[in-house]
Amino acid sequence: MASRVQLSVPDIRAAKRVVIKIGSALLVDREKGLRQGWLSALAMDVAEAKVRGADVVLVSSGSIALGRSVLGLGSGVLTLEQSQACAAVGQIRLARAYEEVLAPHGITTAQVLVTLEDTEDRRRYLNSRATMETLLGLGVVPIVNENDTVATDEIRFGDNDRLAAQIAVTVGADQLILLSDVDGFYSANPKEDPTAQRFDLVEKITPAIEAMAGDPISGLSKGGMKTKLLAAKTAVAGGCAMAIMEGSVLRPLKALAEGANRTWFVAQSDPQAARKRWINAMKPRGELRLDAGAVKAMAEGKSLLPAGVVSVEGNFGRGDPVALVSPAGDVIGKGLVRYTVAEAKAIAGHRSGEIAAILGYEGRAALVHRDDMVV
Ligand SMILES: Nc1ncnc2c1ncn2[C@@H]1O[C@H](COP(=O)(O)OP(=O)(O)O)[C@@H](O)[C@H]1O
Ligand SMILES: N[C@@H](CCC(=O)OP(=O)(O)O)C(=O)O
Repeated sequence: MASRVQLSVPDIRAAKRVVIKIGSALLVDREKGLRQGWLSALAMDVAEAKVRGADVVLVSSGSIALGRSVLGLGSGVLTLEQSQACAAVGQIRLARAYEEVLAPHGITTAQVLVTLEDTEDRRRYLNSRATMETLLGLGVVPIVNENDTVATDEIRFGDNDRLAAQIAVTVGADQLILLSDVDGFYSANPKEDPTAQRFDLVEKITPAIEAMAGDPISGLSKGGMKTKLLAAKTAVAGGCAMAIMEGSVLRPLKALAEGANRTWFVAQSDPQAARKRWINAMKPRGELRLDAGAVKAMAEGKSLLPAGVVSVEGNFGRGDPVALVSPAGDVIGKGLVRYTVAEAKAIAGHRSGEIAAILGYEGRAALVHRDDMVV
């Protein structure tokens, strides 16, 4: 059995694309504000991962905590409007702090503020996915947070654990690391129950495991273990392994590589397979009839260009699922289409270079990108 466990434990040094979530309590000290020394050390970890060839995304909390400390609002409960004002004040400082610690390593940062709708609406989801992919392709480290200043209560994540898991799945990350104030997932809240035991590895999130997760104690935090488990469920189902570890040590990723305490949640598949399953489960809202050349290109794993489409049917918008149909009428695959039905009808049969002239604006070359397709 030892060899099986060996196989399932992820290694941070082997991550291809890693999302790191930094909690408010780690980054911001109530009295002194931003923990500058800790952040500079984290930048060394990020730089090391980049040198190894990994893509890195940072999901950072702390805008409200930082804004609150800058504005001197004390430790009392904030109204929604006050939290949003704190976020506006804190976020600009947060983004600047990351830029300042990463620039000396030659790393360019980007600020990405998302709302729940950006991940729930398929079109916006595909858009943010494309932007993130472009940033990562350019070697940039995106610094992501919820857009707290505009998100209203009903339409917000409210905690960055689930946001980070959603981002990890969106970008097809293979590892998600939650840096927290606790060194892993325990059989009960270790701050309340001294007999609680830490798990090294969770292979499956069962109802019994879920029942062990409690709320946070620290006043700066939002989610506690409950949202971390919800995050783990999203991540592992999306093919991404997730770790929870104590992040206050300087250079936490180095510590993780060297065997620090942590809990790993094992991924249920790989990110690409999980994405294909997600697409496959969708009900098509239209169909694209392909010519023989396009059918061959699909079989070779290429993107579907408008030139290979003979006819278009249905009622779909950008990002909707459509069936890909062979000349003989067989459904050979499914994919998320990048144009509306009207646009697809207009450009079907035409070369990609003609798209701008037909539609009056520069569109994407592919009608369905190979990453958004199951054949
Ligand atoms: N089963 C559990 N295992 C570990 N921690 C737990 C558990 N249940 C509740 N907790 C609480 O969750 C806290 C971590 O969540 P939180 O404070 O929201 O961290 P962060 O600010 O890093 O998001 C722990 O400090 C602990 O008080
Ligand atoms: N978006 C909020 C983060 C909320 C949150 O999840 O906080 P935490 O539990 O500390 O990760 C902020 O930047 O203040």
